[in-house]
Amino acid sequence: MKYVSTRGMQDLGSFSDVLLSGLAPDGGLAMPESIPTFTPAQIGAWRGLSYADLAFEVMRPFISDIPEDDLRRLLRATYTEEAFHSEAITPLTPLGDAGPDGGGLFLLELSNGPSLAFKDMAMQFLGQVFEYVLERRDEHLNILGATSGDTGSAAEYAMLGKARVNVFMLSPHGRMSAFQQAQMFSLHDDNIFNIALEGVFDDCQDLVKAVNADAEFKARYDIGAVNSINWARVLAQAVYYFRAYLTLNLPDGQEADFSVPSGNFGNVFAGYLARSMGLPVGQLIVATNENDVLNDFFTGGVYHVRPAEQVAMTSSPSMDIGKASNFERYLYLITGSDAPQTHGWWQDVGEGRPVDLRGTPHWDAVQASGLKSGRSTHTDRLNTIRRVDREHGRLIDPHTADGVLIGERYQRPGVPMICLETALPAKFEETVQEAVGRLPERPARFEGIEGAPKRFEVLPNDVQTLKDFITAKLAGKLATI
Ligand SMILES: Cc1ncc(COP(=O)(O)O)c(C=O)c1O
Ligand SMILES: N[C@@H](CCOP(=O)(O)O)C(=O)O
Repeated sequence: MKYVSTRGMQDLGSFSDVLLSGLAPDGGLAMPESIPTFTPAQIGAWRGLSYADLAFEVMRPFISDIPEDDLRRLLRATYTEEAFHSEAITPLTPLGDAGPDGGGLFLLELSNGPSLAFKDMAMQFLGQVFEYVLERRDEHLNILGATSGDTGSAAEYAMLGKARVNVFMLSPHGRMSAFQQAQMFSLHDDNIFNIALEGVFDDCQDLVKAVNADAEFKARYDIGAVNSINWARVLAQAVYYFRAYLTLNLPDGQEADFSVPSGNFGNVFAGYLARSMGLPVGQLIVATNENDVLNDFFTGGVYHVRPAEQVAMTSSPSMDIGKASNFERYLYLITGSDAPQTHGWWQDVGEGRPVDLRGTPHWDAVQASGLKSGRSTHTDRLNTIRRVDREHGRLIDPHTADGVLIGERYQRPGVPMICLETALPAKFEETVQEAVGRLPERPARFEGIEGAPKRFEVLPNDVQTLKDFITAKLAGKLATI
């Protein structure tokens, strides 16, 4: 399988090339030149496979440059009961009765991995496959990432102690939960560099893109990416949509709906990818918080990014995003892979102009794509956490609550609605306590983590300062070898 850019550049190479490069040289995002599809009967034949073997079936058509035996071995080493604390890896739990019509509400547990958020599902695979590819090529990688709270810890846990990888992780200074900060900043390993940026998540992500746009710097310092701008992230995330669907054991071809708490649009794009591969997904619900640029688009047809100073600080902070990276991949597919059109739109976005699809055939394509949306507020979030706890005896985190609330709104008779659990409540205990008056449980390994010594550096929102920081840290590492 060859990869191309959403902005027109052809031949980005194979899977391993786009894995290491992250962002395409023209600033676009890597996409396979075509999307393989499976029939309902082919998908149905995967019932009963282990998570790792299902991941192999879903991902293999996109990865032609890693021998099949090696890929299967890497996936089996990734998706273990030991790492994800359950044999099912992603258990599917009913919320209430399934109902005689076969519908009902379900929680897809994606957050039982090392960092307690859904990011582990792909990031643990990235840890394995980076090491494999870098060893085969005898190369090193300096990952530059941006996090609003969860990508950072998942990436750092996955890359901890990897000899060929350093991680430089930008986070918005003072905007993550106390637990999220403690998870990242308590890591003192010498391949991890935590940077608290004076700005919001979008500023962090813009800096990542700006550093990647400097081809000379990127090549000299082997800059790579772990955000969902990296194709490998969204590909690995598509697997759990198949897994959830197959766990329901529906007749071949029968639809299921999914509700996805959304910010950077990586998770819901992974669902759209699964749908494009033939998974019978009816509706894909984009659930936002008060930072609702995506809801504005899906309800009104106009995508207008929100400037950093207008991004609100909310109680689902990992979704405090005003500019959704993977939205570019979605619009590219909506146009039938029209790269010049996508490029034009992203030039507009970069210059502060909206993408307005009203009255165009593209808007019809959006409406046929199954994506619908809704937004929720702090009060909605508290009420949903409280109600789900009372009615179903289940504590959920504020992001998952956004997904459950909006998912319920779109439930259809006879069609299961699968709500993605994107983090465990322990990561956001202040809000959970406000909702239910008690603290959520936390795994023993995180007891007292907030008290651990923290190591991070505060930097201004400036690309040259960041490049100087990376250069100095790498020079310092070399000097100590
Ligand atoms: C807990 C949680 N929920 C939801 C999201 C939003 O997911 P995405 O950015 O893939 O839309 C994030 C961040 O990505 C998150 O950390
Ligand atoms: N919510 C994310 C933001 C980055 O998302 P990604 O999926 O593009 O890595 C976070 O927690 O960091």
